[in-house]
Amino acid sequence: MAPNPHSEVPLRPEPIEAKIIDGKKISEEIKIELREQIKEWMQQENVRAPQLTCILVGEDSASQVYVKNKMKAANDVGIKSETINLPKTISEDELIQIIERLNDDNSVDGILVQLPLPDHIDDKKICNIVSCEKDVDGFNSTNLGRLSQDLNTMVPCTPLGVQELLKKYDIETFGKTAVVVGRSAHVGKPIQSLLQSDGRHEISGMDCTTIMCHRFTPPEKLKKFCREADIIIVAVGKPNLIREDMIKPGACVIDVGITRIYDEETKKSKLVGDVDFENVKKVAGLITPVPGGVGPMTVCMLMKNTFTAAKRLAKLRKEKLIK
Ligand SMILES: Nc1nc(=O)c2c([nH]1)NC[C@@H]1CN(c3ccc(C(=O)N[C@@H](CCC(=O)O)C(=O)O)cc3)C=[N+]21
Repeated sequence: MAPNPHSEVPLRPEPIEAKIIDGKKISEEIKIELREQIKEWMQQENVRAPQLTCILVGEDSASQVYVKNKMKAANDVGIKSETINLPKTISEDELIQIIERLNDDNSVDGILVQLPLPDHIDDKKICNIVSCEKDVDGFNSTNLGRLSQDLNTMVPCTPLGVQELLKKYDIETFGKTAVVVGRSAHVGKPIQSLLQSDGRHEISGMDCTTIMCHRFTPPEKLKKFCREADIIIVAVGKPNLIREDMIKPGACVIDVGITRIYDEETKKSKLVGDVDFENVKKVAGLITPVPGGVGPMTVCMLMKNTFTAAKRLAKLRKEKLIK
């Protein structure tokens, strides 16, 4: 009897689902490595633990949670940390004086001013008061400018976390097309700089071709660009902005968005990203969840930057280049 030509055909095509990028797990692994490296460095160099100081202005509840998470992560890896809580009525000048004192304080290695700041304070000005060496956020104009020139610098934590995830999951970037949605100074722009960085320069090059989209990119253009992307990075803060019909099959989708919404089903608030996760994961090759994707990496890269700052400052002190 002739073989049934259809016998090999499954009733339904095999469902293909994206691999989930586990930022939580990767960040835990990196923190364990960091803890060992910090311990070893302290013994070898006979120096004190790295010290991170966070400045929190006002009582925004989300900011309080973020700062608390940072303190906890610091404790996990053996970094000493403290938070300076300031009233939201503090003047810009007073805040500047506090930062200048921390710049001169040789028991402090990293300074982080939690954003957003109250409206009467100019956050760009404040970020530029933090000395380049202690700028563990990488938000000061010199550090951001150096990044845009592919020079060695303190890279902002979220972009660094995204880069680390791409590396850990062996995602090829050389010559690939990457679309960044969102052009913020602290996330979108530095992520684009990293993606298009030249491997022949000082920092580790990713050598992507990049396309930057933002609020004035017409929706049909956004869809067209996204459909061409091997890597899509979204950092906007608009739930469900990126849908399955915008994805090239097999693409890598990195969701940096965080929005707190009320969930009708559970009657609780929950965090969502900018990507329609349930549907996009049916088309994408890899995808980050929210929570548990980029967020934990941001915190973990802050620890890495603080350790980097501490090592550099200790070296300068040893060579008596600074007090
Ligand atoms: N000077 C400054 N530096 C920052 O790096 C900075 C800032 N200001 N202002 C606010 C944003 C936001 N940000 C996040 C950090 C961790 C998570 C994070 O851990 N997210 C968890 C969930 C946390 C939760 O449950 O709320 C996750 O995605 O799994 C998210 C967001 C840092 N920021």
